[in-house]
Amino acid sequence: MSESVDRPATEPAPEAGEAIAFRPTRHTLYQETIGSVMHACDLLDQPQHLRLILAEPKTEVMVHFPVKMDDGEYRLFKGYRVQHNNILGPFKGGIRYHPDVSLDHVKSLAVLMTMKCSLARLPLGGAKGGVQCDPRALSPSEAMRLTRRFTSALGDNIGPAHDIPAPDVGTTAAMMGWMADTYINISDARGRSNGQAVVTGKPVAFGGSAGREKATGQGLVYVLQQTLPELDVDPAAMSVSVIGYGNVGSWTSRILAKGGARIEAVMDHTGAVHKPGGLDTEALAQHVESAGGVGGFGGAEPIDTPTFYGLGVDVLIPAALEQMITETEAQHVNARVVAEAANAPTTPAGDAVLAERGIEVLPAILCNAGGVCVSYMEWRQNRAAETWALERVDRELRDLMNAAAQRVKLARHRFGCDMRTAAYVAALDRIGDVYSVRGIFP
Ligand SMILES: NC(=O)C1=CN([C@@H]2O[C@H](COP(=O)(O)OP(=O)(O)OC[C@H]3O[C@@H](n4cnc5c(N)ncnc54)[C@H](O)[C@@H]3O)[C@@H](O)[C@H]2O)C=CC1
Ligand SMILES: O=C(O)CCC(=O)C(=O)O
Repeated sequence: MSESVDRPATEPAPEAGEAIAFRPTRHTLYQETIGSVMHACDLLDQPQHLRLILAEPKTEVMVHFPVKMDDGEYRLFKGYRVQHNNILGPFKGGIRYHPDVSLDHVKSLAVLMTMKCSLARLPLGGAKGGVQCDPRALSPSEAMRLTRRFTSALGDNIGPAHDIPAPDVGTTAAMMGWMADTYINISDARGRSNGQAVVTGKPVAFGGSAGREKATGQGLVYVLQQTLPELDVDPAAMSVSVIGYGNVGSWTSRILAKGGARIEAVMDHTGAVHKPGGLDTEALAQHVESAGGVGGFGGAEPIDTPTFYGLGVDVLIPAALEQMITETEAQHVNARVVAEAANAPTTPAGDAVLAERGIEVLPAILCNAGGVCVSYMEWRQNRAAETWALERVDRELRDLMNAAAQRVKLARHRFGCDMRTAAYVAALDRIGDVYSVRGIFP
């Protein structure tokens, strides 16, 4: 099942020891992501063999599997699991259900997981998976059958000590529960007590952790509390606009609003809404739950996309998909800080425009590490057959996020670079050290 695909015939894989050329004219997400990693390798003067090993994932799994739909017809789906690096521990990363899921994106997101886990000093590596499908068009029973068939197709490519999936865009706690249940029933985890540790982000009733659902938003709030005061922004009195009101966007908004921030505008795939003085974030979450998006929310005015980006706010939080802030959007952003809750929401060209305009970017591998930090806690609870109180989870999350933010600030100070580069440097430093002490490249 494992195979390496999608490399154009004109571009052969690098030979061992061969210098890797990254062409600035190519703008696939993978090229952009790996470009940031290689830039950090340059700053740290990392050896060529480390660059080579990080330049491509260890394993790329692609599966096709049939699912019986509610009308009795079968449809064939394509799914991926990309395992980028496991020098720090078992592969870890979410599963995405979205029509645009592609190998290029899953590979990029797997690299980000390697960097994120390392920055947070978790004993975990990086992976990501996904299925090309529209989860909004699936009935609950179709979603269950698809999730179970995908899990069966992945087989032993996942496992509690090998590769541990979690939720991402378009997937839910219920789906993670179905994944864990299917894995337990098809693998030799059957009958063992800790088989449920194969997946995190499960429902609490089936080994999920208190605090995992809100974890990514909560983690971002801790990062903002650590970083914004130094940028002269008060998290308890700031104005915010948010892209995406799913798990990450809505939890971030609700926690920030409780702390005194004003969520002035939210945009998602159904439109954008604006309320000067701050939206009712709980009412908006209820509206999204029933209507499927923020469009049509009665408690605010509809606005168009250029107006959304042009709103003057302290912080813009992209919490939707990749590559949304290109040089075009970046020209219109009217915020002092962009805090990347989504993975890779800003393109390198967008980044350059924001930097030119003096807008600070807090990078995704720091901002959204809260999700995997609480996943790590869930995994530990499952393996030890323990259940932790929310207070413990929140306390450990705050400590992990504060320490990660500190590492980024130190790296920034040391190299005089932007926050994104600093975050990659702080992450790579650890990976380089571990390769070195394990004696893998004497
Ligand atoms: N769920 C988690 O624990 C974690 C998620 N992330 C990242 O956070 C981001 C959001 O993930 P979730 O909230 O889990 O996904 P979700 O599926 O719960 O929500 C996705 C949101 O994106 C919006 N969206 C989709 N297309 C859009 C478009 N063209 N314009 C504006 N909005 C659009 C949707 O309307 C929805 O509000 C992703 O980048 C994901 O990789 C990162 C770390 C952990
Ligand atoms: O919780 C996890 O294991 C991974 C979350 C994730 O996919 C991400 O951080 O992008």
